[in-house]
Amino acid sequence: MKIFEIMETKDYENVILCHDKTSGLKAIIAIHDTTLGPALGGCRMWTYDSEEDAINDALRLARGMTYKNAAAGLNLGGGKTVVIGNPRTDKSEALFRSLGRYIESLKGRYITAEDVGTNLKDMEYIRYETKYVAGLAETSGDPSPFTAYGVYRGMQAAAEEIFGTLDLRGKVVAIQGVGNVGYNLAKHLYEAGAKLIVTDIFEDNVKRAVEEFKAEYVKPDEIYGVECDIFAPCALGAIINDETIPQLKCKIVAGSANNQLKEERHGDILQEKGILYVPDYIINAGGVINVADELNPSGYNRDRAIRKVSMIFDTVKKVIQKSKEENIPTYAAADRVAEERIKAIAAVKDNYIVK
Ligand SMILES: NC(=O)C1=CN([C@@H]2O[C@H](COP(=O)(O)OP(=O)(O)OC[C@H]3O[C@@H](n4cnc5c(N)ncnc54)[C@H](O)[C@@H]3O)[C@@H](O)[C@H]2O)C=CC1
Ligand SMILES: O=C(O)CCC(=O)C(=O)O
Repeated sequence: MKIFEIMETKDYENVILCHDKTSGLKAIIAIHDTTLGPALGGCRMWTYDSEEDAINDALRLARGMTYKNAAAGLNLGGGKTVVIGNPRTDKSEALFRSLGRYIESLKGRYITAEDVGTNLKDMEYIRYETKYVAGLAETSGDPSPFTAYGVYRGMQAAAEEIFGTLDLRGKVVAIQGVGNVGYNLAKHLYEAGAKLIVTDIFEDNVKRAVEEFKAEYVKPDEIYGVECDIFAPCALGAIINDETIPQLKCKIVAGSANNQLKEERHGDILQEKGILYVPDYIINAGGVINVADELNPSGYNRDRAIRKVSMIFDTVKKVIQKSKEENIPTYAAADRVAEERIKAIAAVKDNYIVK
């Protein structure tokens, strides 16, 4: 892997490899861009096929956070941590405290939070070693319900565009992954009268959605081909690709998963097929908007955070509008929204030096 070449072409600031023999920690902290402020992005724990896969995931996710935070109007840059290991069997207090010490050593350039495979308890262990961790139980808490609410609002915006109404009653939504976000999203959709088709690799997660929301279940590899109005990827990334696109029968792709497009060209193909793709980092910003509220000088305010998350509706509309006006796919329109803000603020910061 040509790490410095990747860092140069995609403008990464730092990639930190963290290793601790006693706790077994093997982690990567990637800091992409801190033009707007300290890098904020969650900590993912996952079993990767190779160390290269883990580093690639950290890099892609960190860059996604730069764009997500910029487009959401936050004064934050982008970063992410990836811990290599099985989140169901390899966790320990020592492992997360060890990671916390690495984060502390960065002195605030990077702030962590939950992501796939990590939870409030893990964040508490990190907090023993550093204050640069958000999303703790006593402050903003688990970001997943906020992410789910943001996805729901973004879906409404997309539905208004495609179906002429933001009412999701009777619409069929296929959810891939009913974990923390997928479960909470399913709840909003069920309450709004949508019909749900779900899948997951964990049986307990499927059972919960089927029992609580009368969802229909399909096997993991069948979810792409189901007849539905909206396909909501809420598991892992790169699931919009050459194999899955020909199977899709939906009119909208809108879900929480980060890095849904395997490659940018897959966003072009969706557009050619007449499927509206709601860019992942626009629609899934609810969690980070919520945790970022903790950094407010007056402290965390839940109502304010919910109000801001709700505005994902408007951001999705803005991106769709830009895509139409500039005749570009939605993923490219989202990138322009983020890049224009970073460029404008970088110019302001160059204006004069504050001593
Ligand atoms: N938790 C949050 O607030 C945020 C999450 N995201 C993204 O949303 C996605 C979901 O996050 P969480 O719900 O927190 O994670 P989670 O780990 O709680 O849920 C993911 C679910 O997907 C399932 N899954 C994994 N691979 C699958 C496959 N091939 N087919 C079907 N199901 C599969 C897992 O079994 C799990 O139940 C991730 O991509 C994450 O990065 C993005 C922004 C914030
Ligand atoms: O929501 C979080 O916990 C932090 C933000 C993040 O990692 C994400 O949005 O992917």
